[in-house]
Amino acid sequence: MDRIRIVGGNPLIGSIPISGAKNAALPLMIASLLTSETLTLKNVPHLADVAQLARILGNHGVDLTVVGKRLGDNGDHGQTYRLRAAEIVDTTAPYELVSRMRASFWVLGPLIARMHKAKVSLPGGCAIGTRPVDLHLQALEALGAEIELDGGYVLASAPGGLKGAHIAFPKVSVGATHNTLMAATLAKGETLIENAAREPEIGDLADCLNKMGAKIEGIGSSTLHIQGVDELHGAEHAVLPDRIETGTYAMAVAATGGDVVLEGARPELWQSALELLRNSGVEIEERENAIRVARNGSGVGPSSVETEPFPGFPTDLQAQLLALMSLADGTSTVRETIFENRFMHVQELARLGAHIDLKGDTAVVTGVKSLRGAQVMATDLRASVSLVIAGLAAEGETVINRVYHLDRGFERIEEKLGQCGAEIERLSS
Ligand SMILES: CC(=O)N[C@H]1[C@@H](OP(=O)(O)OP(=O)(O)OC[C@H]2O[C@@H](n3ccc(=O)[nH]c3=O)[C@H](O)[C@@H]2O)O[C@H](CO)[C@@H](O)[C@@H]1O
Ligand SMILES: C=C(OP(=O)(O)O)C(=O)O
Repeated sequence: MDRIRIVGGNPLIGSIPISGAKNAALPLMIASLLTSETLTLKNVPHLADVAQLARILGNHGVDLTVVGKRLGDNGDHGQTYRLRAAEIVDTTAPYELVSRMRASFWVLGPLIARMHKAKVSLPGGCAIGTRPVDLHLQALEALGAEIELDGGYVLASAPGGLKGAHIAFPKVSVGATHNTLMAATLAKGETLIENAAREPEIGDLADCLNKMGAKIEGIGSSTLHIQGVDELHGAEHAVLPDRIETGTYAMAVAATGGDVVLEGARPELWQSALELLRNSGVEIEERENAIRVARNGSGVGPSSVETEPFPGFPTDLQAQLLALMSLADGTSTVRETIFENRFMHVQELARLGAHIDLKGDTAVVTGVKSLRGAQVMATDLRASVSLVIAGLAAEGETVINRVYHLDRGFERIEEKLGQCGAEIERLSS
């Protein structure tokens, strides 16, 4: 199993290209199930989750060609994927494939919409809470699907096709919004989704669906109107830049000190985290198609924040913030409101000398003058990268075990940080 070795203490200086967003690329790839024509996606990141989803889609009959190069090769920006589901050959998404990642469950909506039936295993994903799928199922039932649970599978059918409905989510869910939105594009009549998630990745999917012939209004708001159409067609779309990768590297620079330009980053996608860093004394300059992040000499101020659905502070940056606040001048409080078990990184950060007390859903972080390198264990995707940030800022050597979590969501992380002066390498075993 690969490990990452870091010798901390170097400031980060240089530039880092921001990849296409994992959490946008995945639903966009799934949207290919909705049409028999070719969907071309540009700026697709090279990630383990993308490769796994390609396997899942291949099992349903999607023909996938990769025509672009990896980010950075000859200045190319990301990979270009051509996906064509001329025919759906299998409407089952098996446990072996789906259990490894959360987004794979989102094939359910498109499969019922196009094929009027589907059998999809309950999903996996980061172990950060119970992560039920009740909202997905209730919304698909409202659209007319009959749903049964059997042997860990969701069996869904809608012999006469889906019908538009009024769906008011009792809780904001990114995945349930993606699933319902895709299903509703091919339902008969009008669908109204209230309390929809407003994450930019939802907007990216909706924009792409509209290019494919869908009729979606209200993009970017919490109320989506969808007028169903008989069929969708091919389109071309570029995956939006990864706001979580952007925030992660910004926090790494804030932790180590230095000066880095995040190429391709867009400020409006992570405004809440950007403001938090600014208020903590980190210099942030918004440029056209880039964001410069710098911290020279001064310390980092503490902060108090709660994770929230977009546009609030994202849960996917909470672990990284804890790593940074471990070195702040004072005490920070960080409340996790989205996932009930997303603090696994706390005990690992403690190995490096962080002082974090967990009080229910709130982490109280007392800043220390310095961290010291240690052996640590990655427990989930964002937890892993919080250990990378802490390791970069710590004195001495940190070795992170189980880095396969990191490969699910961070493209070429050693290379991107290494070119900014970090001493970081992958130890293959
Ligand atoms: C691949 C992807 O894009 N994953 C993201 C997505 O996950 P995911 O789509 O799984 O997260 P949701 O937005 O659905 O979850 C939000 C909350 O709603 C709850 N819930 C969700 C569905 C449901 O049917 N019932 C229910 O109770 C969840 O347990 C959680 O407490 O959004 C999360 C919240 O921004 C991010 O952390 C993940 O990175
Ligand atoms: C939690 C995440 O992913 P997933 O929903 O696939 O587990 C994440 O991207 O931080």
